[in-house]
Amino acid sequence: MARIVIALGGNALGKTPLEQREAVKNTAQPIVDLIEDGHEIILAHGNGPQVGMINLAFETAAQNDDNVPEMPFPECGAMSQGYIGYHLQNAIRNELVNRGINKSITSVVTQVLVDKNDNAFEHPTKPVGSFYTEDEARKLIEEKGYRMVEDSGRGYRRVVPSPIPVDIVEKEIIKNLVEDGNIVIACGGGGVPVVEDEEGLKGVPAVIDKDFASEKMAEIVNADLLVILTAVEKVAINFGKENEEWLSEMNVELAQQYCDEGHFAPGSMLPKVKAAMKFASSKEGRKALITSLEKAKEGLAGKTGTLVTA
Ligand SMILES: Nc1ncnc2c1ncn2[C@@H]1O[C@H](COP(=O)(O)OP(=O)(O)O)[C@@H](O)[C@H]1O
Ligand SMILES: NC(=O)OP(=O)(O)O
Repeated sequence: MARIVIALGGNALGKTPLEQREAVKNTAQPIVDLIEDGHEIILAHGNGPQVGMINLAFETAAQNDDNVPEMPFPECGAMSQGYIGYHLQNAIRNELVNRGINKSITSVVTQVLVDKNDNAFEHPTKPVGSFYTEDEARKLIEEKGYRMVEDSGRGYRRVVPSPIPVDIVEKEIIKNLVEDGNIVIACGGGGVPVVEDEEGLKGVPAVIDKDFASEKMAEIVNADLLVILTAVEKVAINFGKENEEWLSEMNVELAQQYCDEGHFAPGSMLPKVKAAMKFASSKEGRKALITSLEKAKEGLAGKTGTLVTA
């Protein structure tokens, strides 16, 4: 039995609320398999597509209807945590009940402290929202002043600042819920980024990388394993090239060499590898696994995925 923090990638969530409600039914299966095998699960999830969609929806509606307010980014992040958490806890609870497993699950709307001087605020890197063609991207830059980048050969996306998580504000509650045997969903979308000023904590317009926030949470709950679930079964070097090579294992030193050689795309695979390296280095015996949702069980059995060790 292991204590496992799982960081769920966007592909587990579909593209629209309706798609998401269906997608999480499939997502629940491998997660409940792990719970059935006796593992303690703490779940985090991405929100890039969803937070971008919510923000754009309000922005577009506000331009056309005076009754609709602009929705600030931290509020959009909190909304995305709420509705993704609701779908996940609903689907996982239904699956637990189906299998006769008596466990409770809840989502914690999580605030994550960031440094107000983090230079990420000057250099937006986090892709959010939908994918666009180059022409559509150019139009969005002109009309809305968005910053757009090409995202891993999949199209153009808006990018926003992505500061490093410093601390998790609700960490004691998360730890207590885990210690009491509950399944916890927390740090959704990397958490709502907050900074501290004279008045207290205040939300800032940014999106924290959920892989980094999950890593922080894995250290805080003293997890044995950080599992990062995404669209690919393994991490590759020379990704997408003729000499592509899928990796089964790498230690931190080799991973650093591959990072330096530029094998992992910033904003997609790079944060996953960096988070895995940080967790594997944080305490003796800790490891991280990067694989796909469908292969989670096989990955934990050591049969697939990319294992990152100290
Ligand atoms: N070196 C690499 N090895 C494997 N996948 C890579 C690599 N570099 C970039 N990728 C891309 O990164 C994607 C995962 O990042 P992303 O889609 O942002 O994650 P998430 O699942 O968290 O939404 C993969 O599906 C793949 O397209
Ligand atoms: N917040 C975040 O990391 O979202 P994605 O995983 O969807 O990029």
